[in-house]
Amino acid sequence: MTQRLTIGLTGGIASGKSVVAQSFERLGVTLVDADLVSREIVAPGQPALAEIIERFGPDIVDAEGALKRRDLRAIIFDDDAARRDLEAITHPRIHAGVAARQAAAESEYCILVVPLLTRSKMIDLVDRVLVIDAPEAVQLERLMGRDDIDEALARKMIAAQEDRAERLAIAQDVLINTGPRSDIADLAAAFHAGYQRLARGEIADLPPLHLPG
Ligand SMILES: CC(C)(COP(=O)(O)OP(=O)(O)OC[C@H]1O[C@@H](n2cnc3c(N)ncnc32)[C@H](O)[C@@H]1O)[C@@H](O)C(=O)NCCC(=O)NCCS
Ligand SMILES: Nc1ncnc2c1ncn2[C@@H]1O[C@H](COP(=O)(O)OP(=O)(O)OP(=O)(O)O)[C@@H](O)[C@H]1O
Repeated sequence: MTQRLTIGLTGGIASGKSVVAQSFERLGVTLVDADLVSREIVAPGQPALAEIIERFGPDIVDAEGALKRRDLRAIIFDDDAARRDLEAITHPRIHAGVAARQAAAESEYCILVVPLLTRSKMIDLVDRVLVIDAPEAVQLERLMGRDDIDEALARKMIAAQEDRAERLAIAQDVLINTGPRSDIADLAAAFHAGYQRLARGEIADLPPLHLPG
């Protein structure tokens, strides 16, 4: 076990990770969000941004020197080699940033929210995995609605991720997020009760939880 019980919360794009994570946060759990760290490490002046400009050209930043995220999104989800190059620049730095925040967490246990838990190697940082699960058709609908992108790009983004079977294979716990949004707080509270008992040492192990059952 890591120093503090750490749950890796993962799931495909637009499965609902952020929404579920917010419910845990309201219960007092410290969250470390890999997507937020990934934005910080490419801020103007950061070495990762210089490497991205070297790889993708000067047009990848705007007049203020900020990364054009939408442009880079279109490039990397259309070109696997470009995506791998970007990940080689960003993943080690995201890993380090997430680990530093994890070390500073003060709640009974903490949650790392990471879209690509295996590929980014952040699986090394967690004791237990909670997958937010939704079928691809639901991901597609939510992604297109949230990000205002066309179906072709949405499908490429889903295809560029670890697939659903791979995610479920590393999960102890699964929250099936196909029901109404109003169910999420109660579902998160049920996982939280188990994680608290584990963090407090009241139980040595927690059987896998799949909810709603
Ligand atoms: C390509 C970038 C600039 C697009 O930025 P944008 O603001 O449009 O999206 P955002 O960062 O909020 O990511 C949205 C979602 O896309 C998915 N995603 C992001 N990067 C990747 C990737 N390399 N492979 C597959 N899916 C990804 C995740 O589900 C993520 O939650 C950005 O996602 C990025 O820098 N990606 C590389 C870093 C990375 O792999 N991040 C994932 C965290 S481990
Ligand atoms: N149970 C639900 N019912 C309806 N809409 C939902 C539900 N859960 C999440 N959503 C919506 O689906 C979209 C995706 O959710 P969210 O942003 O939490 O996904 P995510 O897994 O964090 O995505 P990403 O991988 O891009 O970070 C959002 O618009 C969110 O409001």
